[in-house]
Amino acid sequence: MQTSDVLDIFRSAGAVLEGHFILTSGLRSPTFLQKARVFMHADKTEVLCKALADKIRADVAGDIDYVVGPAIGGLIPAYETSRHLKVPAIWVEREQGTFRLRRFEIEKGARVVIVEDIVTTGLSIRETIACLAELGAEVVAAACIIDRSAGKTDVGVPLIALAEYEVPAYPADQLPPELAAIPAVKPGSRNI
Ligand SMILES: O=P(O)(O)OC[C@H]1O[C@H](OP(=O)(O)OP(=O)(O)O)[C@H](O)[C@@H]1O
Ligand SMILES: O=C(O)c1cc(=O)[nH]c(=O)[nH]1
Ligand SMILES: [Mg+2]
Repeated sequence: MQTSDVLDIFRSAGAVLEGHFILTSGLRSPTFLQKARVFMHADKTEVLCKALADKIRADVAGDIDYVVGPAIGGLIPAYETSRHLKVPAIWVEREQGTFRLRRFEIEKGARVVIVEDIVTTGLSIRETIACLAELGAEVVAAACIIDRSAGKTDVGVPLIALAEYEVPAYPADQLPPELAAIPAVKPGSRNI
């Protein structure tokens, strides 16, 4: 599956939004990929996650014990990707702002692939790795549907992206005038 196929699916779901968005990293962007508008369609989600599972299988040597999704955005793609990989899917969720594995136990040495929806700075994946490392799990790779950094972010483990799509993002104090003129909205769930 090519980047253009992935973007076609996002566009067909009305998931490529234009405006002024506050990202989870605090960066600002004129474009937001509202993945929830894709994941509301099981057929579109299945196509994307089957392709991502194929890529993970091709890239990861050895067994995978769990897929881990960072809530909320990672829940649905992690679950659907795990279905194709035939391994259990569990998730981390924020407790007072920090990702925790609140509902599950994981064995020390368990081999994990993190499955995310979108990567911008890789912050959320690094936070997920920190949580899993503290529990003694081994994160063998991370994967995502779309990498907005187009391969530039380093999460500390191999990052397997179904699509790479570079989108501008700016520090809040360095906004271009056309972006500064639009009221900002924050669609994600961090800090709520
Ligand atoms: O690479 P990063 O800079 O961390 O950005 C990507 C993250 O941002 C979004 O999550 P967000 O915290 O906005 O909440 P959500 O999962 O509820 O959408 C998205 O789901 C990724 O987890
Ligand atoms: O960086 C983010 O927070 C982010 C960007 C994006 O396009 N979509 C998303 O859900 N989160
Ligand atoms: Mg998220």
